[in-house]
Amino acid sequence: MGEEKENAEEKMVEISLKDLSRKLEEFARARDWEKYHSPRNLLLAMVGEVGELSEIFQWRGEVDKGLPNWEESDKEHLGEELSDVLLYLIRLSDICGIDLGVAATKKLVKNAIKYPAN
Ligand SMILES: Nc1ccn([C@H]2C[C@H](O)[C@@H](COP(=O)(O)OP(=O)(O)OP(=O)(O)O)O2)c(=O)n1
Repeated sequence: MGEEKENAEEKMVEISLKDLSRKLEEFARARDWEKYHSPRNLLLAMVGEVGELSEIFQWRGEVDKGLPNWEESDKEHLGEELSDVLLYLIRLSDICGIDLGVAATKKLVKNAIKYPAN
């Protein structure tokens, strides 16, 4: 029973790049913000968010995997900034007519050929 609940919760947070892309499109349309979502504007917005993401790590020195000594509020902030970068990246790809899921999958194949495991 406990395991079933855990699986259900995992399913709830499973969301595809396409789902996110659709949600971003709706978000922009509902606010009449499509006119602002040009490739260049989205790229600059994404780079700005990468800057905000970097600020979280700035001056902390090396950070252990899993961020064991971080405050929950800092982890939450990190999740938000990672999300902003991801959301702008997805929106940028969509506006450029690139299917990011397909492109990234193809790139993984290319990487594996370029860097064989043995
Ligand atoms: N024209 C816009 C403005 C915002 N967003 C969405 C995408 C990002 O996920 C988020 C960015 O919002 P903010 O510009 O308010 O940035 P922050 O959330 O980082 O706020 P702050 O810069 O105050 O920390 O909102 C968007 O799609 N299109």
